[in-house]
Amino acid sequence: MALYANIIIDISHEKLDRLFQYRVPEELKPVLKIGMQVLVPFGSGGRKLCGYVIELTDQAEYDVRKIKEITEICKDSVAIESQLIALAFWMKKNYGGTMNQALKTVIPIKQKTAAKEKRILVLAADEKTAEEQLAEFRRKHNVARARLLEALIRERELSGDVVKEELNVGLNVVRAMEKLGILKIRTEQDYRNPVRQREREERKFLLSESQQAAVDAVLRDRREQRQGIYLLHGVTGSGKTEVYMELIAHNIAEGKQAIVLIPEIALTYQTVRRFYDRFGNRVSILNSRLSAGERYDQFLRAKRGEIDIMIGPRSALFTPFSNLGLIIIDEEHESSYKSETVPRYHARETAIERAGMTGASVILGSATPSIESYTKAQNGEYHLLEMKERISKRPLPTCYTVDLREELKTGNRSILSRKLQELMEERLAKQEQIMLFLNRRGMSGFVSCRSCGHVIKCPHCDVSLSWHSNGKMICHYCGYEEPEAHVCPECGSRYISGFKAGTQKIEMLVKKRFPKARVLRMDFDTTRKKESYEKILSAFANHEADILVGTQMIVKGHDFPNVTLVGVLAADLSLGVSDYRASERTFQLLTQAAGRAGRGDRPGEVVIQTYQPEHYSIVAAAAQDYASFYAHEMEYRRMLCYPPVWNMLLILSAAKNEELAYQASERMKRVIAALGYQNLFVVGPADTAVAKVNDIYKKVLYLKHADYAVLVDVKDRLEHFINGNRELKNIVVQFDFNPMNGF
Ligand SMILES: Nc1ncnc2c1ncn2[C@@H]1O[C@H](COP(=O)(O)OP(=O)(O)OP(=O)(O)O)[C@@H](O)[C@H]1O
Ligand SMILES: [Zn+2]
Ligand SMILES: [Zn+2]
Repeated sequence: MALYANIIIDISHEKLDRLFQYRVPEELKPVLKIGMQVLVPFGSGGRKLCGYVIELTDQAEYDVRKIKEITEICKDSVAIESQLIALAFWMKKNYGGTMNQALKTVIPIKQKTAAKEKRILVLAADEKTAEEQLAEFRRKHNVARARLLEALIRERELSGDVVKEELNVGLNVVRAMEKLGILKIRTEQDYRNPVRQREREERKFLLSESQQAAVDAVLRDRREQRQGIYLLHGVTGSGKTEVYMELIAHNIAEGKQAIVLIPEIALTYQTVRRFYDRFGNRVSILNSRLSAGERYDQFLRAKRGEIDIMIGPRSALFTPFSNLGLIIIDEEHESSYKSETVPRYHARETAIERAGMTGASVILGSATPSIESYTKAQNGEYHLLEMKERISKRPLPTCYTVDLREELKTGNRSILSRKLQELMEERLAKQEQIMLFLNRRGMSGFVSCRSCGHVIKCPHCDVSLSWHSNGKMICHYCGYEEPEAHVCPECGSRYISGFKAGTQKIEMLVKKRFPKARVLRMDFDTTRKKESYEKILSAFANHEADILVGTQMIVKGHDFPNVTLVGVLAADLSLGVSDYRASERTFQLLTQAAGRAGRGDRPGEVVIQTYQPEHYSIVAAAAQDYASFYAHEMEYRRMLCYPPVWNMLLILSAAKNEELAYQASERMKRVIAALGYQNLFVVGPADTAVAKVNDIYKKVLYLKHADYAVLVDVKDRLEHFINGNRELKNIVVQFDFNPMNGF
């Protein structure tokens, strides 16, 4: 049978869609693979160009007599692009979507914008002359010139941006001073290094015993050419970052590069600084605030070998390092490692795939590993490395659980329990700092009782029902619904509703209760402006405030040694969301929040306020006992066939017309049934959490099967079915394997 290769000649954003088809000659059939670089005839005139194989198919796209043949596989077919294209193909295969979507995710796409030219002003006069000039400018009231010269004397060099934006000095003034010979202008290609330049503070700790043991285990394997996958399970404050840095240093010594993934929210100045202090300018970062051009520049620097370490959120995984030796995923349990757009890849699985292509090691680090990863560590798929103690044998914090139902009974309706108020007062007197944490996730509209703590759940799925504004409570897993409750079905109380207090209200209440305390708030509202996130964190770190009130974003990996008290205001908030991972997330959040207390010389205390003090995720978090949480959670996953015991696939169909979306789901369901798989559970079509957005209706099918490969096959068949059915063209179909956030 004839085999054809679809080939891309130019990897740039606009041309990614332009594929050219060539015939694969007989002798290349057994060896040609996706991603390989090949030489092909192009145009008339006998010109030959290099291209990359994107797809292999037996379908000729046009007249077979006109299809030319691939000339040869390029000798040096190991270009980094080849590897990334192969990775894109793997992603398309495993997560669904088109090859084009996968390529756009993976390839550092060229943009038309060239690297910026940066103008740097350098002081050209000697100090004495400069001072005299300055005096003269002042005498003549040349304020702009004086301002510029004063800054130049102080800094010696100034970037054009600073002069324009911060000093507010125009180009004519700069030119005039250049003429006077006071300054020189130098231009540089600006690769827009996003790491703020500053003095390096070289710091290197003597590793603790358990840190050293973790490092040694990885290095031993590498010496024996075994590139493993490691789960570094280290309690909060055990010093995981130091382990990463030590491994990176060895990796660089071997001439290899490293990628460090960090959840965006934890990618702060503080974290970047620790890496910068150790590795200087060989580090770069990616974050969502960089423009497309700036991101491209960072990839270019990596490709040219100007840096050895890239730190960033999940997209940093595609940094085109040609000799990648190490991928680190910090806080590996974080849901932000799962992409929310097609292809809906998981950075952990994709990192392991990429590492496999180059023989790199993968380190997954967390104080609260995901149930998936811990299971793999138990099965021996990952090597488990444990650090059970904090640095310098500092104790883990002492946790108190407060039953909010009891507080209500004693007449305390405040959001602050008596225990928490008492401890806060004590800390304020001692000038130690406090963090108050409200674990509220997006739109979690679940319904619970304030008197007895009861949460209304789906009778079929054991996840909580979501409250919809149409007065119904709906299960997002199976579509079950019932009318909104007005009295608690457990105790008859009328205190049944969603939890309403937000961080702003809490800030107000805290200020009222502790009028002398300085309070900072960090949440979505206060961090919208660029840099405000950093500002709040550094103000708190400098003890410009006594209390920090905030959401999830205050708990992620921060290291504030003066914090000795953490209050979790309503632990149940993250428990009530309609998601089988709710307990896992709650345990992780509480453990991480508790882990912020007592990181310095003084021990910490934690108050967990809850309506469900007996819930296993809360009991285990209060005891900081991962093992018991894991055992309990796995029992639940096994019983209900949830991942990682089984695998799940969500299939979304979205359309402007509700009936169309529904019908598409129904048709897919019939196609799935016809495949005849045993023990494949299909539920739906059901509404998604927000069933209608911008007049687009969304329906979803929930599939469960023990074998991931079966679900991939279902996806393949459905993609084929959709491509062959014109009338489905107006429907958007998306796949989500083992969802983290759902649709
Ligand atoms: N070997 C060491 N000797 C002394 N101090 C250390 C050592 N290693 C790390 N530290 C310090 O201990 C503190 C905790 O380390 P780090 O932030 O890496 O912990 P972690 O394991 O990442 O914790 P978390 O999971 O809570 O973020 C930091 O202030 C760090 O500088
Ligand atoms: Zn009740
Ligand atoms: Zn249900």
